[in-house]
Amino acid sequence: MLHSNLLRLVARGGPKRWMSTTTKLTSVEVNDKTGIATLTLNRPPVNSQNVQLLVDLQSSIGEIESNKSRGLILTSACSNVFSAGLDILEMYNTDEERLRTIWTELQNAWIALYGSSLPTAAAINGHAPAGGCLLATACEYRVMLPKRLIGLNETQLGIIAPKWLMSGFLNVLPQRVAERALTQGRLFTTEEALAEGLVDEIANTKEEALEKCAAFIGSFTKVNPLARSLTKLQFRAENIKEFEKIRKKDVEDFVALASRPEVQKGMGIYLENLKKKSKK
Ligand SMILES: CCCCC/C=C\C/C=C\C=C\CC(=O)SCCNC(=O)CCNC(=O)[C@H](O)C(C)(C)COP(=O)(O)OP(=O)(O)OC[C@H]1O[C@@H](n2cnc3c(N)ncnc32)[C@H](O)[C@@H]1OP(=O)(O)O
Repeated sequence: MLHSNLLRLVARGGPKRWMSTTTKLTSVEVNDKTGIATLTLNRPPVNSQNVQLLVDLQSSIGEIESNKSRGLILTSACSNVFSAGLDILEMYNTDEERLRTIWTELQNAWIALYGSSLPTAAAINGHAPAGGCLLATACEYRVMLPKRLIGLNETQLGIIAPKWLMSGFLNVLPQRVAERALTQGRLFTTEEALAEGLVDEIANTKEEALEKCAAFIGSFTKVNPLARSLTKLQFRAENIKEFEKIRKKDVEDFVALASRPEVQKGMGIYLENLKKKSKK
């Protein structure tokens, strides 16, 4: 009781310490009382994942791990979007080297989060399509605001999500639900995601979502951290091993796919439609 009251107080603006951080598109704030770090994605308007955001994310995860925080909560500074996934603008009309860097940094960011030994939770305070869902499902626990969308919509874009990118999704959904959702490129509403197990709880505000994530991380207070992390990593080891085997080839496959003229043309049309929609 005392512990959960403390978490609530702290989530509402109790004593906090800003850590020194050299990154710009992510920030890290460690709560002095709980020792839990909140890692915020801060690339308005939609936290689309460009190379800089992905590199900053890795650096923030490293910072949190080396500062021996008790857990990590991933969230967004944007009001209605957790993350819109990869920055399509950055993949459009570019060269192969840039595409190689984008995909390598996406892989690096995913493995840093998925393979983290810390307890991790996502406070999903907005839409989380594609790469946004990837980051959320790399965490161990998800709390989402109502009436937002989450899922891997790659097939809707005419592209195939590689196995590693599906790993987190497959960890939390029954195979049958995951297969159908992935083949349809389905985006779940928050309420549907809760019903299927893609998210664990719904919260009405970002503060409440942070509080619920902190309570999840707090549930490990009496568990030996080494035993906890080794147990977590045993569950994830097979996916990590498979990923390590194919990661180089996966980059080259992505570069080949994303540089195809018809895929580039598709990206151009997709971007135009996104812009038209945002102007309405
Ligand atoms: C065929 C296209 C893709 C081919 C890629 C090829 C190979 C890649 C292989 C695999 C990659 C997989 C991982 C990915 O993450 S791909 C990215 C997929 N993401 C999406 O489909 C999400 C698109 N965005 C949205 O649906 C909405 O923006 C969202 C629901 C997230 C938020 O809606 P909201 O109404 O709040 O905001 P908007 O007005 O739509 O957007 C504001 C602003 O931001 C621009 N924008 C949105 N998403 C992206 C993005 N992913 N990349 C770049 N820019 C984005 C949008 O165009 C608006 O810009 P502006 O008009 O204000 O200039």
